[in-house]
Amino acid sequence: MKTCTTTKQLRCQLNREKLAGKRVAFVPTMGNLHEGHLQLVRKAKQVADVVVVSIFVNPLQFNVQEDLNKYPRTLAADKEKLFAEGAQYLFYPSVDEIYPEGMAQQTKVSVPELSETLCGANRPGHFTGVATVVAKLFNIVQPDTAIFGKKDYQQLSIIKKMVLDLCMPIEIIGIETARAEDGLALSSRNGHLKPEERHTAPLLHQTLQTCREAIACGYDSYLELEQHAIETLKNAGFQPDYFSIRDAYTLKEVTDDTELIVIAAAAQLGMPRLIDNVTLNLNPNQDWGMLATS
Ligand SMILES: Nc1ncnc2c1ncn2[C@@H]1O[C@H](COP(=O)(O)OP(=O)(O)OP(=O)(O)O)[C@@H](O)[C@H]1O
Ligand SMILES: CC(C)(CO)[C@@H](O)C(=O)[O-]
Ligand code: BAL
Repeated sequence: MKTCTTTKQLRCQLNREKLAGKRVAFVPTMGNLHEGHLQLVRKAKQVADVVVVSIFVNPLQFNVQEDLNKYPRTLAADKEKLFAEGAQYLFYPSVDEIYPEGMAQQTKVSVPELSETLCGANRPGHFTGVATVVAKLFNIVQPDTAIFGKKDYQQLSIIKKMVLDLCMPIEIIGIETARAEDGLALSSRNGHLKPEERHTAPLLHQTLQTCREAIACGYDSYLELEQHAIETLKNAGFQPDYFSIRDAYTLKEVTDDTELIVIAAAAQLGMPRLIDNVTLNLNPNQDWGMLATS
């Protein structure tokens, strides 16, 4: 596996691969790799000849300085995992390489409607930071396909919309959330949970599942379900940010036209803020391959 730290180095390598007719898959990450990331790498290997993984902790998407400072950085272990999975290139740029003019660079990419709700409501500027860096990384790597996790459901929806709206010739693939045996969605920030918090953490997923089952059984008072879930989480020691039942495509409230629901939640537990979601197809005969969860 080759590690490139500059755009010039990476482009030089990838130009050769592309001239040889190779298909390139890209997996953007912030490092501290776990099984969830490795599933994305495995998918990338299945769909392309060359796999490029980036590790870049993007300051533009952090709205809390402490969160950025404490973000886990484990480069040596990450490299070993990527090598073992057979990734061919690691792109590991500095902040100056990506933002030569600093965070005040003029051009930003934003997808306002999808960004202002759910996680975006409490993390102002976060998704503009994500969309801007992903657009930059896409321009640097110029992949045929890019792989993202459904754990970050809103992020995946925003990237899909950005690619569509800006006519980027990149296929976006979403991968199911990798979980611990007790259901907790794997996440780099889970490492900040204290042992007793780690014990409580799976309740987030359990609460989402309970809500999903209630809707599947025909319970349609969504507000009551949301309020009950929030109370359950609060009683267990979470500080819920939101627990919302939404149309999976628009991320707006469910309407009579909604055919796929996403139930998404974010809650602080001790230091880390955990996110998770589940989906429910209201029309099981429909093929949802092209929608936000594909
Ligand atoms: N449990 C998971 N299952 C599948 N994909 C995941 C999982 N966790 C993260 N990913 C995906 O990996 C990519 C990189 O995510 P990132 O490096 O931010 O990891 P993370 O574990 O989500 O960290 P954090 O949430 O603490 O920022 C994203 O596309 C994300 O959705
Ligand atoms: C997509 C991403 C790598 C952009 O920094 C980040 O938001 C992440 O790791 O999910
Ligand atoms: N995994 C999403 C990136 C973030 O929370 O900043």
